[in-house]
Amino acid sequence: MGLRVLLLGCGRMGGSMLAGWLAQGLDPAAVAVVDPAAEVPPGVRRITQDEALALTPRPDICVVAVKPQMINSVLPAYGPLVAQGTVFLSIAAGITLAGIERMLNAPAAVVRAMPNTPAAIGRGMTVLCANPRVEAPARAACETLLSAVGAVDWVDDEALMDEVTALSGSGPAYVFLLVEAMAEAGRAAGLPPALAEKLARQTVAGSGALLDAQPDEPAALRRAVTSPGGTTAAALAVLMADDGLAPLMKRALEAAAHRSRELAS
Ligand SMILES: NC(=O)C1=CN([C@@H]2O[C@H](COP(=O)(O)OP(=O)(O)OC[C@H]3O[C@@H](n4cnc5c(N)ncnc54)[C@H](O)[C@@H]3O)[C@@H](O)[C@H]2O)C=CC1
Ligand SMILES: O=C(O)[C@@H]1CCC=N1
Repeated sequence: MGLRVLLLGCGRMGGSMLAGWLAQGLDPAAVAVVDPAAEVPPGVRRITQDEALALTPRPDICVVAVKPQMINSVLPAYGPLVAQGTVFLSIAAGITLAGIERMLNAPAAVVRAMPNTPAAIGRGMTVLCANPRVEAPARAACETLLSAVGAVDWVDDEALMDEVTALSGSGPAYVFLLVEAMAEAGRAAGLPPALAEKLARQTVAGSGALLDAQPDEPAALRRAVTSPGGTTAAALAVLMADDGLAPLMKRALEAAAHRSRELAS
């Protein structure tokens, strides 16, 4: 990775991405971090906003990983980097390409990306979307940065980023909630709490690994568990009822996408 990167915000997601870049061979000296609070890995410079604006050579990519609620107060100061050719790559939920250009007050090349927390172990899923000012080499560079922490895909239609955020961005939380709910149901049925937690955790982790290891459709893997007239079929009759998991998940994703659209304003 022969890129020079400026990272704004080195919290959960910024820190995960930074760890991934370094693991993929990015020279620590080629990264600079602006974050008033976070620790940075050895060899990586933590600098101030003023130092970031005076960096030489200038950063190729400025990765924006601050909270959406504060991006409006952070980004305007970095507008001068646009004229120097720095491309902006934002992972802020809900914040649009046009919104970022507005905050920078300059005709910036902007990529909007939505990763997720499995990026912390290189197993993330990121979807990217670029504005027309982003040229092929910058597009490839952004893809390289996010590929360092997992799988990537692109959408042309930015409107889909709200749905992407609802599915894969927030999705890990739904899976962890599933573990919590399974453990709670096991406890309520009389299993010792520690055993219920272990069974729920290992079942979800093992099923995820199985899904990853086999090319089969999830429905085929589900059917492989389900003996006709057996215990799983009895449970699935509840989960797949008209008021079961599918309509609930649809409502959850709609709520997340709605919130993503709200964050834009
Ligand atoms: N947590 C998640 O699952 C995901 C989060 N995102 C997006 O990533 C962004 C960051 O989220 P997290 O990493 O979860 O938050 P976080 O709170 O862990 O990290 C934000 C970081 O920004 C730093 N910061 C505060 N003021 C700053 C400033 N003026 N300049 C530079 N840095 C500053 C904070 O000290 C903190 O380390 C958000 O925009 C969020 O929408 C995207 C995908 C998934
Ligand atoms: O909850 C949020 O707003 C962020 C974006 C996707 C996951 N976490």
